[in-house]
Amino acid sequence: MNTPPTPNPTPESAPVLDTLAEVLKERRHASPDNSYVASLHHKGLNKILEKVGEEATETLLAAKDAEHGSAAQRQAVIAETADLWFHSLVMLSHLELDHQDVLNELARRFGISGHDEKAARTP
Ligand SMILES: N=c1c2ncn([C@@H]3O[C@H](COP(=O)(O)OP(=O)(O)OP(=O)(O)O)[C@@H](O)[C@H]3O)c2ncn1[C@@H]1O[C@H](COP(=O)(O)O)[C@@H](O)[C@H]1O
Repeated sequence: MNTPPTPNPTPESAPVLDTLAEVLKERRHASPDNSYVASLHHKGLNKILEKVGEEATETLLAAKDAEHGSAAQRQAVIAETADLWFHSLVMLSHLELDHQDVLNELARRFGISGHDEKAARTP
């Protein structure tokens, strides 16, 4: 059975991510004592990557519990995913990469089946 067509992407904007990215940019050179974001940059890329890995692990553990779990366990997946997205945005900011480019890449993939894309890869 064919899957329904993917809708065209809406204009590339995610206001919450845009605002958060602005805050992260502004905090990059703030005092580490006053800003958690600044403290991560101050500790360097390895610390940021450690946090991304930690939050990814916490997300998958929460998701395992949520599959047959309570409303609270399902809500925990939301919180852990927010932590993961937040730390991923800090990573992009540290590398001076633009979160909008990630959104653009997802938009570019609209309508391209993952199966078709994989089959088209050169060996
Ligand atoms: N969205 C977030 C956000 N999500 C999670 N966190 C923090 O991420 C940390 C992760 O929690 P953990 O328990 O895993 O970390 P930890 O054990 O305290 O840290 P480690 O000892 O492992 O280093 C906590 O300190 C959370 O408060 C966030 N900190 C900041 N923001 C946003 O960033 C903005 C700027 O924050 P500051 O730089 O602190 O002003 C805030 O206004 C928010 O909008």
